[in-house]
Amino acid sequence: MSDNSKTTTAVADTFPQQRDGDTAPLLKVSGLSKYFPIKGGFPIKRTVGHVKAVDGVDFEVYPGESLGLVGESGCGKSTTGRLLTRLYEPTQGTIEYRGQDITRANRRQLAPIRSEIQMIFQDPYASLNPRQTVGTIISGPMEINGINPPGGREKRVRELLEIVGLNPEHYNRFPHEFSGGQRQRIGVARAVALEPKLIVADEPVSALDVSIQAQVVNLLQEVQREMGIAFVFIAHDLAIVRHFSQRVAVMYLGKVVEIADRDSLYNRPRHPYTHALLSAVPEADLDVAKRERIRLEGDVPSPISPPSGCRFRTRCWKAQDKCATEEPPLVRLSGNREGHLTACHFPEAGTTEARDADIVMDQGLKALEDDADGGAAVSKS
Ligand SMILES: Nc1ncnc2c1ncn2[C@@H]1O[C@H](COP(=O)(O)OP(=O)(O)OP(=O)(O)O)[C@@H](O)[C@H]1O
Repeated sequence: MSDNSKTTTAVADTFPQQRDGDTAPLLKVSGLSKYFPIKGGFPIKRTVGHVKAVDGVDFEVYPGESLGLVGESGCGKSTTGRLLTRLYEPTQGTIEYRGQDITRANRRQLAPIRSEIQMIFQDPYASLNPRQTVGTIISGPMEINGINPPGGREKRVRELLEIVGLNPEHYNRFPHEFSGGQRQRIGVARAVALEPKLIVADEPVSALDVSIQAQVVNLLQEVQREMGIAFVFIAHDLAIVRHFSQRVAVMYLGKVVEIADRDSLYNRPRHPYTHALLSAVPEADLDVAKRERIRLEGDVPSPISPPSGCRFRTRCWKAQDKCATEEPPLVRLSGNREGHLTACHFPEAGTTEARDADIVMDQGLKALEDDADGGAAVSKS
């Protein structure tokens, strides 16, 4: 397990098709929403609005699989992750874990499940207590849950250190004595200490050096395969989850706009936003020779008052009147595989090959590129 020199190998692409039709989801969320109140007024503060961070998402996570959750900053990915682990209380919707509704479960009711759902955070510096030794940090979940493994907690911690590629002799060291990548390994050891069924990993490698990222992704992949742990892997771009997730959900402004098995999502995406995100993935990470080029204009609109109808319409090159008035449902479009769902009134063709002309939504960026390569890009917007 500790050999990090291996290159990232793709997990079987066939995973979703191989899944037995009778397999029950480990986790099922329906209509999940989280609205953060905005307080205003003086002297008495009142709720004057809401940040609709997550606004009605539905998806399932199956045992042992990895579901990637992707979207730009502010789309609601972290909030979704925190809802799944019940760090946040949902405003609406339901979360079912192994068929049991845990949406409103209290501390006592959650106790048996707590150890089965773990989280790995983005920032390995902030998520480890600097005053605790590695031994104390990793054995923390065992202590909280009153678990005494055979041979004792210390023995188990040393085994875990070895599993994540760290020296078991470093049991008594403090987090500051480790590098960023090593600290994230400590976070992984803590998350797997209780052999969970599901890990929500919130941008687990984005704070790390690029050279270290692949090593940590490899480690997570080994953990997923060898321990059979399901993952919800949150990332802001499609490059990292490509190597890790058998299914990918694309989020935009609090909604899932497309969800599919990896092959469909990367090779036959239908939602314009997925096309735009894929266009930003470095060529080397994709198999196609000549790909379309799309540059998105501006930032994600405010989740306080999202656009009516389709939320992506204000940045979409295909938007028409209908997009402003009718919210597109997340459905299977004709020609798409089972489980490939898209929320779009005017979906793109299911290909990522280059178009006759690039779509360049950002004029500033276009001008820079024109300067750089003698005006090769053609604006369509
Ligand atoms: N505790 C909070 N109170 C108020 N608003 C919040 C809170 N947490 C998140 N938000 C807002 O909810 C929206 C979604 O945030 P979230 O962190 O879930 O997005 P994200 O896709 O994970 O982005 P990032 O990659 O930047 O973390 C953002 O507009 C954010 O400002």
